[in-house]
Amino acid sequence: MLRIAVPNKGSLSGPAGEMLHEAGYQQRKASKELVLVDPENEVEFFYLRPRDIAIYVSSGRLDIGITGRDLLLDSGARAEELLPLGFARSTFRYAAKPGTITSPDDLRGLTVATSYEGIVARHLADKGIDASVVHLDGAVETAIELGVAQVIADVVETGTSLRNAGLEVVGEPILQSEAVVIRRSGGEEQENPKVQQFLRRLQGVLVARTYVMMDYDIRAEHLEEAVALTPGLESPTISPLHDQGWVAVRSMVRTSDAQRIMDDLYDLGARAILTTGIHACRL
Ligand SMILES: Nc1ncnc2c1ncn2[C@@H]1O[C@H](COP(=O)(O)OP(=O)(O)OP(=O)(O)O)[C@@H](O)[C@H]1O
Ligand SMILES: O=P(O)(O)OC[C@H]1O[C@H](OP(=O)(O)OP(=O)(O)O)[C@H](O)[C@@H]1O
Ligand SMILES: [Mg+2]
Repeated sequence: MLRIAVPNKGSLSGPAGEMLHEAGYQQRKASKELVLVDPENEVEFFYLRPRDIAIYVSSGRLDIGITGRDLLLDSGARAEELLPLGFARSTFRYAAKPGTITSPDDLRGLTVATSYEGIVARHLADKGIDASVVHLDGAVETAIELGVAQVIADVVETGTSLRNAGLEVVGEPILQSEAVVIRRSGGEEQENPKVQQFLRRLQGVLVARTYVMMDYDIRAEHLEEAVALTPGLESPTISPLHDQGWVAVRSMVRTSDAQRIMDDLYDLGARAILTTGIHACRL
């Protein structure tokens, strides 16, 4: 039975559960359930605090886990990324009151409040900056107003929390984060066929979320130009139509490009242009 760590709370928990459900795995019905066995898929899910997941996985007690890249790096645990999952995307940045500091170099001698002490301490050490770090559990943006620190380092997505606290970002992002599947560093998990199957299922969900299937009819003489617009992942399927001057084309296209491609195909003379969603996929 494959043993997988899943976030039990916070920003990662909902989207991780949805992705696993889309990949055909059973998910817990109540947020108090700590373990769920899915016998049909031979998987056991352990619902753990996102911050703890890299530690469990690095210990080898669990085969793989879903967590945030920032949490993985902050933990310092001997675990590494297997697959980025495209949700809970965020940056990790310094912020301060406008006009107080302009670059991380100005942090010398100041105090930085953060929930991600590991990342901040390493970043300061790498840059040779001598600053104090104070650990707070959350709502870090308030630390400056209350005089606990002059600078914060925190997760920034839309920037709304910073704006509401009257803060602005300082310097470039320290890192870009998103949800990731992790395994123990140097472990053999990637060779495990069950792990490979799990990753293929999640990759299938990512593809189904990113692509639509496009079908259209086009006059044979315009086929090459049409195929250039819809090259597909490998090569589009071309089927003959009863009217010999026309062919039918079927190809996967990125959802974000679909409307533009439909316009271009129409201009080229394509007709009966349809897109349909993909529910699941194995590439
Ligand atoms: N607003 C956000 N947008 C995108 N990702 C976020 C956001 N806030 C936190 N994350 C990501 O979620 C993970 C942190 O999850 P965690 O459960 O520890 O914190 P949280 O989502 O802020 O929940 P909590 O309410 O317990 O603080 C990190 O990977 C972080 O990058
Ligand atoms: O840039 P934004 O879109 O505003 O998102 C970033 C905010 O979201 C998270 O906070 P959360 O609401 O989880 O509260 P917390 O600080 O207590 O973790 C994170 O810690 C930031 O504060
Ligand atoms: Mg939070």
